[in-house]
Amino acid sequence: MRADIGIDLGTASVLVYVKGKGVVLQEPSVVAIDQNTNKLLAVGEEARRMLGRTPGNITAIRPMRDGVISDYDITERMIKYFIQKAIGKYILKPRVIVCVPSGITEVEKRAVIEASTQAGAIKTYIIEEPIAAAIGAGVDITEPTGNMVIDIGGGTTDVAVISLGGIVVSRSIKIAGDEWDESISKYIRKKFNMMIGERSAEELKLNIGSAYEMGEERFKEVRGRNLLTGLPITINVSSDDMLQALKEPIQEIIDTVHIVLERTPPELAADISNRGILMTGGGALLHGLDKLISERTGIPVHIADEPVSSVARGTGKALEWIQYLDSNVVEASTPKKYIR
Ligand SMILES: Nc1ncnc2c1ncn2[C@@H]1O[C@H](COP(=O)(O)OP(=O)(O)OP(=O)(O)O)[C@@H](O)[C@H]1O
Repeated sequence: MRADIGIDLGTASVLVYVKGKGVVLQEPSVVAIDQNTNKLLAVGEEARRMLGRTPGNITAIRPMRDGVISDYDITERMIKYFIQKAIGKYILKPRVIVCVPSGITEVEKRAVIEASTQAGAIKTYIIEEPIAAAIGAGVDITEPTGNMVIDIGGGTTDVAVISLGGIVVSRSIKIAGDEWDESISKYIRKKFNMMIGERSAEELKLNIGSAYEMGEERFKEVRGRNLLTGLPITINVSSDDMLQALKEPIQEIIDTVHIVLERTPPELAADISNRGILMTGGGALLHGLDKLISERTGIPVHIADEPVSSVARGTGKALEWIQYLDSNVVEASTPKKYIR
């Protein structure tokens, strides 16, 4: 039997949904390559552990940047590896739905379709992330009711208003989890004269990162290199430091939400204020972000259950009506009964 697969091809992680089984794989979007032989040494979690720790001949690469393919060849090999890991050896090539950020260009979309085809898909369909996120979170997107989704991933934040199965207004910015990590690194460099790695910055964000004051200040130790002496040191960083470090990129996300709200037709805006805003993606888990956005917009904000896998689950649900699609884009015209 032919397998149908949904792939959330993210900047930070790849999730694979197999029809009839659910999400079977969730791994970091990292690939380790031996530069001398061009051989693929590790993919996913194993490769992530190598980030920043590789000798000269090995490079650990994140082939997706800002929500789109930055290294085509490596992305193709990564998709191929994950498809095989998810469904094993296959006789009939799988049909694949891949989700992409709402703002990407036709050329970027083509690159995703091409990479998926080269990786073994017989046919590839594209679905926009906010649509997949909403479906995955259980929203009936086919109703003539406005729903706002904020999907904060590693590379992009997508803010979209959906009604009748389509995107009415949206904006996608390249500010999300990765940018937060960079802001944390910059802050630590400036305040403590210390350089920390990409992974340490993420660890700080996951442990004490915050968008809103915590009731009680929290602390975490981090190791890095003193920029003056060049020697390794350990410092104690606080949740208040995180608040300062993340202020700017979070403000940009809030500004984007405001812009989308301003452009939303009044009826749909009224629906959104009644129903609240839905937040998905790993970034939705940042402490206090829901509270801050709610305070700044006056609209309640709900975090989806299991926000990291909403997009993959939505892509999986979209597999139910794959046979009704004849183009490469999942469109609003898809029959209603196949969307729920
Ligand atoms: N508890 C948490 N607090 C803050 N950030 C988190 C938390 N858990 C995960 N993240 C961040 O969420 C981001 C990954 O989210 P997700 O897996 O939804 O992204 P993605 O789909 O790979 O990216 P994109 O959609 O941009 O291509 C990472 O930056 C990660 O550090």
